[in-house]
Amino acid sequence: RLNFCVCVCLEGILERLDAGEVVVGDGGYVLQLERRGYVKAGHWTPEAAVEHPEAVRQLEREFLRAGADVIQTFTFYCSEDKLELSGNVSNITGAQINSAACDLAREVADEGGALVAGGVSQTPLYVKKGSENEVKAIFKKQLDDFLKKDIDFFMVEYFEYVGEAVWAVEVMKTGGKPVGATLCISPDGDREGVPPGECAVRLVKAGADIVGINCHLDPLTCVRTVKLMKEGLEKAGLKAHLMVQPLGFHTPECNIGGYVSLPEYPFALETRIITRWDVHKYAREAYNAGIRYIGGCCGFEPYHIRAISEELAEERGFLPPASTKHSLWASTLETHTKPWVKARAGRQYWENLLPASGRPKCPSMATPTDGRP
Ligand SMILES: N[C@@H](CCSCCCCC(=O)O)C(=O)O
Ligand SMILES: [Zn+2]
Repeated sequence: RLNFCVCVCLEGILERLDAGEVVVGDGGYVLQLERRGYVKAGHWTPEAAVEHPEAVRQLEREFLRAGADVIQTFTFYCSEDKLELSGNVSNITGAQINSAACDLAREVADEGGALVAGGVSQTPLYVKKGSENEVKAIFKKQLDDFLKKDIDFFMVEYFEYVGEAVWAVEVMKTGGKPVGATLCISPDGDREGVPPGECAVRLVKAGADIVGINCHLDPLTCVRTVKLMKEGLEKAGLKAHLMVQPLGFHTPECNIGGYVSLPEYPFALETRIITRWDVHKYAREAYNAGIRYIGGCCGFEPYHIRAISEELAEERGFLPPASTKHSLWASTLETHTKPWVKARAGRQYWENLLPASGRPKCPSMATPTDGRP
């Protein structure tokens, strides 16, 4: 019999992972907050941390309630060059966003014994051929803002070029805290064709304590890429913890360009949203692959994070608070008034269901355009 509780652990991220604990990550922020009316699509900048802290706090609380052990700061795409390019905010600085986002994540994490990860992400300058010093200066600016706050570890996320991610890791490592690094690449490698195993080796040599994949592709494809990273580390005799925070969308036809390459991106992805039952399969697959930091990215909503917590409840030894309003494998339907709904109570039914999309005349797959010939 499992109890409902928030895991009030006192250890840091590496102590938890070293102990073999499962760390449940949070889900996607910018896409979800865009749907809620707080983020402008296209440049996806996080000024809402200053303009609408209540909206960011609410979503962070929902992820915590769903079992997240880590709350990432709402600082994605908060580099000065990205903020300038976006044109969304002229009167709010990156420093103000970083500061507000760190306070929000700390406030919510402390409500449930979770950790705070200060996050940096790819910059427009890198693809414009900025020099190593120029690009590193951007990450340093964010690091300096984070060091003024109570952050548990750093996250380097959403990098398509391992070269830029290595620069980010090298800078964040000077902050004296653990660093996690996730690339948004495919099993074929990064944007320049560097294979996942080699990417992992370079990230660990740069100082990353945790390596993996986030965003761009569906959960099972991301797990496959992390397995290739793991093989590369083993071949090189290197050790690191593994993490994965995939898309909450099905993207069977995509490769390195990920969901951004789909004709449906970003405003017609709804038919591709994964179900909570897809998440059960993903979480188990990730766990069996030896990955212990398991979360989500764009498209992953709190109920998806709850599904990770429920699939791994035995391993964690508890259920999240949000499971007080859920029943494992739809057993709650047993009390439904309609017999035909009642008949859908149970694992067998949902685990084997092949859900229809409800869109006659619509294709099941599209033709991606990801900048490659
Ligand atoms: N931790 C972040 C990751 C966002 S990944 C967003 C990808 C944007 C793609 C684009 O630039 O079009 C979040 O949850 O918002
Ligand atoms: Zn994402």
